[in-house]
Amino acid sequence: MNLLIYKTLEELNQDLADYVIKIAEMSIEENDRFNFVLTGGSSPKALYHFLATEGQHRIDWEKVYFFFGDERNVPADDDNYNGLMAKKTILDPLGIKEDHIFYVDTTLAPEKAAIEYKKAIDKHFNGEDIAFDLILLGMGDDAHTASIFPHTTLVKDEEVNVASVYVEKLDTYRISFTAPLINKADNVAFLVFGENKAEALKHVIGDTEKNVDLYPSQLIDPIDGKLTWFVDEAATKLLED
Ligand SMILES: O=C1O[C@H](COP(=O)(O)O)[C@@H](O)[C@H](O)[C@H]1O
Repeated sequence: MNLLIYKTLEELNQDLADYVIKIAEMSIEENDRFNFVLTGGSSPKALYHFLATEGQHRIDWEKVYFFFGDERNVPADDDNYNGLMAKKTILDPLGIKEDHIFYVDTTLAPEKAAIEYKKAIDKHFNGEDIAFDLILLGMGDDAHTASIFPHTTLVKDEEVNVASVYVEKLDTYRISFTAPLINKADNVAFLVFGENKAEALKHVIGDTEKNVDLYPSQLIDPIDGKLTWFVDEAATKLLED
C-alpha cells in the first residue's frame, strides 16, 4: 500500500490526474484500451474537471472505457446519479461516445440492474479475467467505499460480482461492485480529503486488527494489483506517525 499525503487539494488532484494518465498510457500501449472505473459522490468532481481540461490532449480518450464502481438507485437525470455527475464533469466535456460508457440502468429494479451491469462487464471482457486497469474509489465518513456500507450484506459478499444492496441508514438501494471484484483490479486508488474523513481513515489505515463490518474500506486489498491512497493532510489528522 502506498500512502500519498498532500498539503492542498490542487496538488492532490494534479498528482492523481497525472497518475490516471500514466496508467491510461501504459494500458493503451499494452492492450490498446484503458478500462477505467469511476467513483461517485462529490470528491472526484475537481479531478474529473482536471482530466477533462489539462488531460484532454494527453491521451487518446477514444480508447478509454468508463465504468461506475457504484450507483445510486435514482433516475439518470437525478442529481444524485453518479453517472450524471460524471457525464457533466468528464464524459461530455471530453466528447466520450455512448458505447464507451457503461452506465448503470436504474430504470430496472436494483437487483436486475446489478445483474445486467455484471453481464455488460462480462461481455466487455469477453471471457478474459475481469481485471480493471484502474478503479477509483472514494470513502464516506462512515468508512464505506463504492456502496459497501457498514453492516450491510455487501460486506460479507465473497463473489466477484456487481450486487444490489439495501442501505438501512439511507433507506435506499444501491448497486455496487463487490470487494472481491474491486480486489481483482490492476490498480486501485482512493481519493479522500477533508477533516470529516479523518476518524474513518484512522481506523481503515491505522488499525492493526480489522473490523470490516464497521470499516468496509478495510476490505480493499488488491490480490495482484497496487493500492494507492491519495489523501490530504486534513484527512490524516488522526493518523499516528
Ligand atoms: O455515496 C457515495 O459516497 C462515496 C463517498 O462520497 P463523497 O461525496 O464523500 O466523495 C463515493 O465514493 C461513492 O461512489 C458514492 O456513491
